[in-house]
Amino acid sequence: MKFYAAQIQAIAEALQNIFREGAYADKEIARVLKADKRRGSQDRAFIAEHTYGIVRYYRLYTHLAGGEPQSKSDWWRLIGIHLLASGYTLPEWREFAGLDAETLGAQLAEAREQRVLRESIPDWMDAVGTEQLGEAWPATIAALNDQAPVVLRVNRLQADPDRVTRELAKDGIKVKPLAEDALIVTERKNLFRTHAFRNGLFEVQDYSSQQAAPALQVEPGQLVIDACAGAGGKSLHLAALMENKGRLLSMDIHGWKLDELKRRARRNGVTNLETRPITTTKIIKRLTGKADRVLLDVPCTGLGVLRRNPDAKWKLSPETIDRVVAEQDGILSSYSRMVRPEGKLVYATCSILPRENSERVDHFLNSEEGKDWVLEESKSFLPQRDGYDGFFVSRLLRTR
Ligand SMILES: C[S@@+](CC[C@H](N)C(=O)[O-])C[C@H]1O[C@@H](n2cnc3c(N)ncnc32)[C@H](O)[C@@H]1O
Repeated sequence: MKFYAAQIQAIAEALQNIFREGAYADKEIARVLKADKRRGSQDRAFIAEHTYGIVRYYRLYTHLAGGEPQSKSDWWRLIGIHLLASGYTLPEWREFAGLDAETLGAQLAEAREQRVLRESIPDWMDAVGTEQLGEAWPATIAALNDQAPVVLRVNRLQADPDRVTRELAKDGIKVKPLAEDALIVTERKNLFRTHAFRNGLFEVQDYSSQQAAPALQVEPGQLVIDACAGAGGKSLHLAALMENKGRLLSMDIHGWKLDELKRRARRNGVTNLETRPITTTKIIKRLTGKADRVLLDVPCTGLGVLRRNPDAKWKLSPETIDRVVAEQDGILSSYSRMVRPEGKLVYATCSILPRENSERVDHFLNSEEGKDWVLEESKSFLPQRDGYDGFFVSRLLRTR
């Protein structure tokens, strides 16, 4: 394989912004790719893949490099280590001088004896994972370093799985049925440029995340609230399950995310959705006892989706966990009031930690606010066991 200095420079620039300026990997990669429109698709894929690869194994590679990069040449060297460790032959460039496959192979084998280096995670994360997941932790963190499968959710408002399969085949994209509404992509290509995507026939949504909306057991005609809707992955699914009938209120504290949701709703042919930014607590109070169903897809550490967002390894801290847990308790206790008696609520996270999942539900049920609630069903999804993102879904019933 022939390398180009411009590719390596683009990766180095993205990495510096991610690690030194706190940029999010996905946004930074998108920015770097957009900055030079002349790049071909292979070049773009190379930059994205290897930037993510180095973010994922940053601790391992900086260990092999003997410290964190300080200068431009250190970043190039780090990229060289990654490429060599990934089986590439390096060009004879001055920046890669002194890197050889044999020496690196021996160093890698030794480093990989230690889990924190092999899986490339901070010590505190390994301690939390061990404490929270016990024997399941080593396999969980190993699976969270794998490449995530690409799963589609067929938008039943506008298509069925056969039609999506046929339409994508026209663009050279192959998919296989996974479950009723889910298709798995067997060959990676740019899905977002396809006619099928632009016409709202499907959304890209991990299979675990596709479990949240059905768990709420919505029916056409109900008043359903998605209270942490964000850009609306689950709202769109709820609207499809409601067959566009009834009222779907999508709320979030960030109005700009709801703007994106409106755009997606139009593409998806959703007509029963209304967005409402949560600007004061009154917005919630006014809805007390009104909703048939409430979805709480709460903010979380995202430890279940490290495959997609590996930079969370370096951005999270034990303090972040304490902060999100407090937010999760606050949201559960105040937003649950919007559910009418005999109505239902789903609490969901993309975390693998019981502390953010079952323990929050138990905490709520044992609190004053939770006294009229019972647990109907909880499910945890683990990447190594179930094959998709780490996720948690719990359905509660309000008894009176
Ligand atoms: C896990 S994300 C939601 C993802 C979204 N449901 C989806 O399927 O695409 C959590 C969302 O909660 C929002 N959020 C954070 N604190 C909130 C609060 N106090 N009330 C409502 N939404 C909140 C965040 O802005 C974020 O969009």
